[in-house]
Amino acid sequence: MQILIKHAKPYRGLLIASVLAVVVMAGASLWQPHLFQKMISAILADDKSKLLGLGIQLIVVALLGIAAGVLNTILAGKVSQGMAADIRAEEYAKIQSFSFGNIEKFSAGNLVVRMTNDVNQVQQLMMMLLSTVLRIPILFIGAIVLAIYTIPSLWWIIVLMIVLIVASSAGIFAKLGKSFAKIQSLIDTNNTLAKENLQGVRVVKSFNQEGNETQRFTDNTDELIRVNIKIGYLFNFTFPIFMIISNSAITAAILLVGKDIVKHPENLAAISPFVSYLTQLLMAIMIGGMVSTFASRGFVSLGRIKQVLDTKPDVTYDPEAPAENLSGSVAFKDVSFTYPGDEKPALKHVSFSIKPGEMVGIVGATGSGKTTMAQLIPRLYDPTEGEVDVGGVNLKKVNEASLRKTVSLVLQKAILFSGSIADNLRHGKPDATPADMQRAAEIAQAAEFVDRYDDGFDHEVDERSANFSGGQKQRLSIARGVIGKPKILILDDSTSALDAHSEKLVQEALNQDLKGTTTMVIAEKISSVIKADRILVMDHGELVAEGKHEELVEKSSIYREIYTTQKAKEEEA
Ligand SMILES: Nc1ncnc2c1ncn2[C@@H]1O[C@H](COP(=O)(O)OP(=O)(O)OP(=O)(O)O)[C@@H](O)[C@H]1O
Repeated sequence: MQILIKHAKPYRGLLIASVLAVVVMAGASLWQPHLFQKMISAILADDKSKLLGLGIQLIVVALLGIAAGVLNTILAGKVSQGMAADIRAEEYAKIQSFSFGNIEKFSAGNLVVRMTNDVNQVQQLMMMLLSTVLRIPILFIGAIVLAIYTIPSLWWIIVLMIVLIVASSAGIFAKLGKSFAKIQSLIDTNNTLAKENLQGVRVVKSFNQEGNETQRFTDNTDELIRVNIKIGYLFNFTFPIFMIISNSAITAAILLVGKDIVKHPENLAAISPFVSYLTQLLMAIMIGGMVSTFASRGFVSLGRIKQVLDTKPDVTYDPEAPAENLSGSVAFKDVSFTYPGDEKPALKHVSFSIKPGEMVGIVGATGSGKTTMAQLIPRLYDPTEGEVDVGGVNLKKVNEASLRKTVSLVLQKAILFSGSIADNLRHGKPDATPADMQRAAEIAQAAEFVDRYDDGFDHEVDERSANFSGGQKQRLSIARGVIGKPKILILDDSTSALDAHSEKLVQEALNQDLKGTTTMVIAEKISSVIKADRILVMDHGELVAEGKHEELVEKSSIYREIYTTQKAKEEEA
């Protein structure tokens, strides 16, 4: 609710106008039967002079009600859409401040649902609240008061009708609420299944899993249909029950008025408005029940949005930290790291230091902690224990912009964004010139295929960069990594999709063009880092050895084992 109140503030004027329109609308619908009663009395009294005035009043009140209804719809639409856009923007900004750890905890897909589907639900909730919430109590209380005022002796019929309707509907609406919650979760599952399947379409097709995937989707959809049908049944029960109760009340009222009409002739004009108030009362209860079931969906979504907005980013920067020209040194001081939610540490008491301009290789078995180590340098995560320094500054005290300018991490999985190649390269240097792009593409061995496009760097990257091969994507992401001339360049197995010749060319170009740059190369193959100034050997999260290749072959059994196994495999091939 706090979220709604906070985001409603900028729309205070529209909101008040919308609520006033609802009051006018409800007032008009309650006033019309009363005027109608007066008209019938005038007809019975043959008072033509009054009749015309009352007729005009009735038309004016009816038109006023319609105009207020239209105005309310327009204003409620404006307010709810504006608020939804603001909430979505706040959520988006919040997610931008999240660390890797924060995003992984929610999962990227789940965050997308919270920004789209959940915000839409909140928009519908606001629309509903603005158009009905005040209307229901006004209609409910107004109809009771006016019905009793119209024929006081029949007060008990009104009370009995309310008790019967509320008693019979409470159970049904509770069941409807549960079914709506189920529908929401089934729709979420459907979205997830469709997303996973389409994103992994190559895997699905290559493993011939279309049948299984379709079955999983169909099972979920069947359940969705079953719950929807159940909702339909519940509604089918609800309306006849309500109609039986209200029609019985109306019939009883007419019979009782008819019986006493000689004693109370004034009730002849009153019976029609009385019936009209009973109908309005029934409508108020029905709409109230519906709104409360639909609103519960909106409130669940609101809760999910609140979870995102209330999440504290794991990694925050001190806005007061001064911008500085950091050098290319890196130091790990007794660093341990455990992923959020994991029990086993991925890094254990790792210490080393790298001088500016050094070329360092990092090797180790899969899962030994190489990528984790690399991710701590651009501060994608903070260490659980110990300290990471870049350019001699503890990352917990570093200026964010200075760190971004200094460190560039090229990930194992090359990710490009839709847009042009140039747009992608500008992520590495916003003011990159065509000459910068050409230079970076040459280092990354991407120039050879970019030059072949008629539109060169303006060539479009399709969604999920489907129009590029794995190797081309890797080359472009290396180009993006080097274009800003970072002081520290980390290549996390970033040449795995390149053939040996291209990999060698990239390395040579890096050595030549980025001489002063500290380069950390994480590699599966020792051959990729054999010439490094130093190689760090990781094993089960620990740094078990460091030195030049020849030294390590001598002194590290783990390194020797990896090296001899890889060499034997290469010779076999
Ligand atoms: N996001 C994550 N959440 C939880 N655990 C993770 C996450 N990423 C990695 N791990 C775990 O941390 C450990 C180290 O993983 P890491 O990716 O750093 O290894 P690696 O040496 O880079 O492996 P590879 O050579 O296969 O890329 C592994 O046990 C892995 O399961």
